[in-house]
Amino acid sequence: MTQPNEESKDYIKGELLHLIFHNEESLYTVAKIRVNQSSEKLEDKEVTVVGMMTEPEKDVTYMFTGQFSDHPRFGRQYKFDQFQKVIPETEQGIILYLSSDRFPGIGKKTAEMIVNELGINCISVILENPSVLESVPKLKQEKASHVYKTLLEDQGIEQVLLKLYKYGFGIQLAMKVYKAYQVEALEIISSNPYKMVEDIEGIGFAKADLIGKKQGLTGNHPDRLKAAVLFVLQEQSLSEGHVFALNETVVSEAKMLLEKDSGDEISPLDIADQVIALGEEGKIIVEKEKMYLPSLYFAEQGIATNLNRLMASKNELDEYPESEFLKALGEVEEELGISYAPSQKEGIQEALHSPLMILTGGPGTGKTTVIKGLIEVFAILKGVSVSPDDYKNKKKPFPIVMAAPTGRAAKRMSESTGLPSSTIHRMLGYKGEGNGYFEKDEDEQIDGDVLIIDEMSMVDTWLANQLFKAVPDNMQVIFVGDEDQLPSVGPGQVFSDLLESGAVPAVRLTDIYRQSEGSKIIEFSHQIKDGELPASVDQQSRDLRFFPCGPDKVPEAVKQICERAMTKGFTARDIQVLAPMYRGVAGVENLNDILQTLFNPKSDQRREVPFGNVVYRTGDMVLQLVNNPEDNVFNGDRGEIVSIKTERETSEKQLEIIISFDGLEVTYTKPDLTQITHAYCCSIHKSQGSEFPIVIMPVVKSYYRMLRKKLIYTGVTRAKNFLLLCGDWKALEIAVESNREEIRQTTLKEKLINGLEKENTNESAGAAKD
Ligand SMILES: Nc1ncnc2c1ncn2[C@@H]1O[C@H](COP(=O)(O)OP(=O)(O)OP(=O)(O)O)[C@@H](O)[C@H]1O
Repeated sequence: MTQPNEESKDYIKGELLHLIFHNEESLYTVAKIRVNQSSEKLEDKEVTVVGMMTEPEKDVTYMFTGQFSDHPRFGRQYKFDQFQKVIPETEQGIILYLSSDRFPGIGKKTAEMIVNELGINCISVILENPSVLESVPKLKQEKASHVYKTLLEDQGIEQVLLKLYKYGFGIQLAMKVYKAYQVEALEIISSNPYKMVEDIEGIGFAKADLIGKKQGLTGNHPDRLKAAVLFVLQEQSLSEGHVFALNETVVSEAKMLLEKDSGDEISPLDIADQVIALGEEGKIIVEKEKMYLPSLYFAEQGIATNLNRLMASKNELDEYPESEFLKALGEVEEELGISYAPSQKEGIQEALHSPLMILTGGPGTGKTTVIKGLIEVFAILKGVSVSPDDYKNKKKPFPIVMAAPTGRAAKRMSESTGLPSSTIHRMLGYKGEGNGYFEKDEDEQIDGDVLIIDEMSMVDTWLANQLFKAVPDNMQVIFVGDEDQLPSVGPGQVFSDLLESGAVPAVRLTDIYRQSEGSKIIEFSHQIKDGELPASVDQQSRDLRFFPCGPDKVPEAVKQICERAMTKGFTARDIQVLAPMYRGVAGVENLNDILQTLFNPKSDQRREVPFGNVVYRTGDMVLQLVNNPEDNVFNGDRGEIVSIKTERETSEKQLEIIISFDGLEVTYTKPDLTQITHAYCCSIHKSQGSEFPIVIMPVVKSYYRMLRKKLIYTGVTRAKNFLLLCGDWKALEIAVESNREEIRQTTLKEKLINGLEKENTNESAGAAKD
């Protein structure tokens, strides 16, 4: 890629007249410019330019390289792939630039005075020696230093961007680099471009190596080797979900990466030397044959330490005689009108006796029923109220704290128990986006007597560590989950490690209770889990159907199933289509397109906002993609666009999109739309923790990489009333029979078992002494 210059084939140069749209996150920009120079003769000098741009400013002259194209809706536009601010050369241009919004407080008169005093080369003169500004009459010191700083900044961004363009970086990544290093950017990039692999999300080894190569950092240069090692380890954790990687794997993958396209032969011993160096610098942790990112290593250790601390607090728990427990349970059974099965009884009793407890079981096995019973029995035995109203205006906190990893799972918990519940992030006082922080930790722990965490299988190693830290000694914790579901999206498999370690008492519920007449969904879920798929689906079943079709016919089949549901009065709110992949005809993106047209077609009555490749419309179902604790909206929450207000209709004079999340209305501006996507169809991973009245799930062989039992089981168990499958039965068989389950490398189980052994040794030593 070349930097824009007038010899480039296609360029236009002109002053920015009007900014039509600019998203600070994605940098997507639409602007009107008045062209004063261009590679081809233009009839109309006012041109709409579209592309990615940092901080576009009115009245500033830019040069764009790209091409004209005809947009079906917006007409002729210039699509640029590079832009460059043109530092003005004419007197008029310099005055316009210095009096633009970029230099607040500098009006046209002052700008004229600067040029009069310092001449036409004033910009380079100021950059060379800012004290020359002192000679400009009436220019206060504060404003003068602001002028210098802004000029420096513009130069900084310009230089970094130009250099990165040369290296083939897109504007978005180039801007990230600038944001991370500011004025030091060029120095860091030229001395050690590989540092970007560590510091900047989205810059992988290959990108950094491209720059490194131009800098002459080839072959087995230590910085290059270190970057490759770190990159492989990051990939192993963030993409594959491992907590550690074997040294051997990292070294051999790093070797492949380093040798790829370079013709170099890199010795594994040289890589191993850099592994040691990285360990000494604290950037990785190496323990025998395993290598960890420090944050994951310490998170596992934190979980194990806090788990031991909590298990050791059992002496402080109240003990209840069996007879008292049975009496209380009897009262609860009478009140709820059920009789608890032995394993369910054991669940309640264990939860009362142990500081930590795991309750696991598939759908309909009575997990919620056990939780309800536990809360009631707890209230009787402790002689406390579990009615939130009784705690209003009182200092004492509500004794039962309930939380789940997603907003929808938390809401379900609240609905089934009638008690308050929140997301784990909210309970822990999470603040900010991305690299935010938690208010609750070892110094400020959670208040309450009993903590119940639902959907524990979705909690990753980092969040589990934060959670365990924040639990006080005297609090009893019950982890509820389904061990057969997918592991967390983030690294680790905390729930199954806890279960398999035996460090926490666990009660497994296996008998199915929820099975009304003719219902097949739950039975089918258990058949999938047990690897015993029936030969076909009983087409007489009220709530489970299979519609055979080829992969290309999936969109049509899904559409027809939805149309049929619509004729029966169901709406998009009741239906969730689940697909395991994003791309392709049967992928999430294409299905969302088709379903939006079906459920919420274009209409004069519905306002629209175009955004990237999609259009958001009033009435659209949308899915939140990131945690937004300020507005109490979390990753995975489903909402509906209830209104779109134009710039003229809002006090802030910017477009507003109002989304209702089960009645909670949140306002989004246009840049915030990067936080959402259409929700008609979503991935199975994104659906974890939610249930829907109707689930439609295509399963075809083209999803091959994704044909895994846990994934299919997780999808199927999202259906509450109807499960409608389409595709190829054979693909379903492949998934259910496959033992290609993801194996995550973690050491939590080992750390927990070691902790247990240590405790047992201490106990027996103590007993021997006694
Ligand atoms: N011992 C029991 N006797 C009679 N009915 C029971 C018993 N245990 C549970 N049930 C009933 O079975 C149904 C499913 O129970 P519950 O909702 O507690 O299961 P769950 O494991 O939480 O299911 P899911 O994960 O699907 O929400 C409920 O209608 C519940 O009343």
